[in-house]
Amino acid sequence: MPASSKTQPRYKRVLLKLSGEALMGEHEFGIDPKVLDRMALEIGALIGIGVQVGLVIGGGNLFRGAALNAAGMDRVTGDHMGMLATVMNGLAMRDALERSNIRTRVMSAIPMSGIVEHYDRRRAVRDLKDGDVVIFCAGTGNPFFTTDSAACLRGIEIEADAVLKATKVDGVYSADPMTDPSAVKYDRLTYDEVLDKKLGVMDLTAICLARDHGMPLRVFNMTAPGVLTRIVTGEPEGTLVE
Ligand SMILES: Nc1ncnc2c1ncn2[C@@H]1O[C@H](COP(=O)(O)OP(=O)(O)O)[C@@H](O)[C@H]1O
Ligand SMILES: O=c1ccn([C@@H]2O[C@H](COP(=O)(O)OP(=O)(O)O)[C@@H](O)[C@H]2O)c(=O)[nH]1
Repeated sequence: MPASSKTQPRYKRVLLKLSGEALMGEHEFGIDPKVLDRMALEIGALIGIGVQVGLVIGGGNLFRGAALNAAGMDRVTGDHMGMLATVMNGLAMRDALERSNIRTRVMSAIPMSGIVEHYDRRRAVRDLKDGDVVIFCAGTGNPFFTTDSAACLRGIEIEADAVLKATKVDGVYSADPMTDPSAVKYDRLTYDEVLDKKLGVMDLTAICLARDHGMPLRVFNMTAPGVLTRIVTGEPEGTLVE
């Protein structure tokens, strides 16, 4: 997508976190190719204005360790399945990006020779500098973590300017807006406010990691067209936690 010559990004490098559920679109499970294509268009617009994009994708549209565990499966096995689900989502996202002529690399925290590259921070930074999208899969590579924690971890490692968390709601609210219609949206919060008020939009490990390393987080809804470009050019969107 051609970028306006007036479009001046305030972020040079971002780590975008897409939840697995965001890939489902209207479906109840799996991946909606139309959603992938729309996201590829949004990400392509960022690349077009010179923003470097790292991507962490969740797996909740396929498997979550905690849910499998609740159904009787061993938790670590369930988490391994969840991490493998993020690799499948990463492959699907790469396919959509490459069909949009956006060069893309997929790196996995768990070695998977012949399918994706193994995660290598220095290589990832080189690829980002070359203008490739780098998709970080398999979360942190460890059970009992989430892909939100993986997003903060990778964001800190690659020295992103911000972690952008795309989700179903349009920011952080005083309570879960999916269940409490009286919840009020915040424009800005500190990490400690999120922790003290127990605002459940991201897990505590992820928030603590971001706080300890001063990584700004922006929580926003990905369904509005042009939202990523608005965020990187500094327009108010969603909730900023810093
Ligand atoms: N205080 C809150 N503000 C915003 N969203 C919240 C809050 N508490 C809980 N949530 C929930 O957190 C979800 C965002 O997390 P996300 O990781 O995208 O979903 P999931 O955990 O289902 O994969 C939202 O869809 C929302 O329902
Ligand atoms: O570092 C990680 C990241 C993810 N997971 C597993 O992968 C699943 C999918 O990730 P997540 O729930 O974070 O996906 P999202 O909610 O973003 O779709 C999780 O439920 C965990 O079972 C894990 O074990 N370690």
